[in-house]
Amino acid sequence: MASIDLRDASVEFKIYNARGRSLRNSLMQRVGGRIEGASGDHVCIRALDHITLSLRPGDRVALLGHNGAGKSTMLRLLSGVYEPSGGAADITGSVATLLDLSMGMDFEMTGRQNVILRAVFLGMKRAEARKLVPEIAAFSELGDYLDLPMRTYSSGMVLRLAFGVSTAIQPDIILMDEMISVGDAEFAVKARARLETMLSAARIFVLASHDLATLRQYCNRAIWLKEGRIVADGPIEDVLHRFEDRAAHGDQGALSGNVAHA
Ligand SMILES: Nc1ncnc2c1ncn2[C@@H]1O[C@H](COP(=O)(O)OP(=O)(O)OP(=O)(O)O)[C@@H](O)[C@H]1O
Repeated sequence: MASIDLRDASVEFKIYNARGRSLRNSLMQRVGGRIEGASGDHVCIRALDHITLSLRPGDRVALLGHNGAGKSTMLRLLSGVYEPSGGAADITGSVATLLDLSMGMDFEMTGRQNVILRAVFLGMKRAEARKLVPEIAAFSELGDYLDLPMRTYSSGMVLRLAFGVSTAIQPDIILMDEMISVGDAEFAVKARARLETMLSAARIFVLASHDLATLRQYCNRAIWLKEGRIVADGPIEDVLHRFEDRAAHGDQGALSGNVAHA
């Protein structure tokens, strides 16, 4: 079973070093979340504001909205990385967040050791984790490099390995910030095929992106966020039509910044 339920969930950030008048004033005028106001020593940004939604198996959800609308914060809330500051978030099922692929890798350790470390971190027993190595080694095409410390890898080699590990274990729920593309042209084709296999086997998939064509290609439902609130939630074409229509009629909040006043 895989499901996510948010009930009246909010996420707030308190910024304590915004004491300077000019910094506070400039924060008030930027695109982004809802500035809830400023008390003596801090400014409070409500990045998500009383969100209620349910995600169920079969949902392929596009998250859209202008810069600072709350998409990344939503992904972190859906993954359980953030606890709601108000309301509730119930997440059932294994979750993979394909956000920063090489996060947690130790560059003093070999590629092989890092594969095992990551798999164990994701909940596998060490013996099971070891069994993953040959497949990931073949996919990443790193050859003997797999037994050298990762600090000796090029950035492309790091990404090949990190991507290979991140896509080796099938989760119930996948959360992604923009569609991942790794490696040179030839490897990118292979990586895309592996990613698409993983996405289609996931029960729930959420993709935040500004690329509407990509959202149309992979999603069947869309949630449009603006200043941390849901403007629309429904079938992808319905929501994207409204979004494009608002942008065409000059609603700067649809495609670009939206000034939030305290
Ligand atoms: N760690 C943080 N500390 C303080 N404020 C934050 C933090 N993370 C996000 N915010 C604020 O929360 C709001 C939502 O940010 P978020 O990164 O979720 O937006 P986004 O829709 O992903 O934007 P983008 O399209 O630019 O990536 C913004 O006002 C941002 O400044």
